[in-house]
Amino acid sequence: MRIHAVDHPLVAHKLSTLRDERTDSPTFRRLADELVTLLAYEATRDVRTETVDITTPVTATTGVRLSHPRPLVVPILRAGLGMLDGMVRLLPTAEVGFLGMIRDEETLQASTYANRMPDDLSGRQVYVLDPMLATGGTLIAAMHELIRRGADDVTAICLLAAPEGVRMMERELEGTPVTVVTASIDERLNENGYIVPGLGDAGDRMYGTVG
Ligand SMILES: O=P(O)(O)OC[C@H]1O[C@H](OP(=O)(O)OP(=O)(O)O)[C@H](O)[C@@H]1O
Ligand SMILES: O=c1cc[nH]c(=O)[nH]1
Ligand SMILES: [Mg+2]
Repeated sequence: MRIHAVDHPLVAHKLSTLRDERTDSPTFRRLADELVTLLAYEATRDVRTETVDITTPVTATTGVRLSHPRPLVVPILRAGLGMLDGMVRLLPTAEVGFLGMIRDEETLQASTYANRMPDDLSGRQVYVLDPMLATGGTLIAAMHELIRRGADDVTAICLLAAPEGVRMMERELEGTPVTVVTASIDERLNENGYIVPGLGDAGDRMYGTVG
């Protein structure tokens, strides 16, 4: 398992506005969308391509296109859904699967309430979208499920990560083909399992509801 924190002034600028408690839901959704595009640029650095012949108005040459099997993008509902549009804009040929997961706010244990993904993921590159890596419980469970189905290259794109969750992932996913790309590794988790300084509850801020 590898972790990569993207160090870029545009990412830091957008993230600061996203964190601000005064940022309303429409602006939060727009910023999350813009941030995923910037993070995806880094996260797709190793996306598999194949060579194609093309002809420009000037000459014949070779180019590349995304190769088969197509990459799979998996947003983790709810909050990950706010990152889907930005991701498929960059990877328009990707297939999309869905995982619905919820963290019990008392025990901080993650459970899965929806699962709609191809059974066989052998040879597939998978991009998992979830804005928050807090204790890591949600992403670890998602990664185990994807690897069990045969995925051989999984990259999670998170807006924020807590050092506790990163350490837990490194321990639980040692030796697996998993990469995490994030805009920031924050200071810590608080006693309620929230990332500090963080941005609060990503799902609630995105959709304006409590849950
Ligand atoms: O690393 P963890 O400690 O597991 O926490 C992270 C998870 O918590 C949030 O989801 P939440 O359970 O609030 O669901 P929601 O997206 O529907 O709001 C967040 O979107 C992550 O999926
Ligand atoms: O800070 C946190 C932790 C988990 N989930 C969130 O939405 N925010
Ligand atoms: Mg939530």
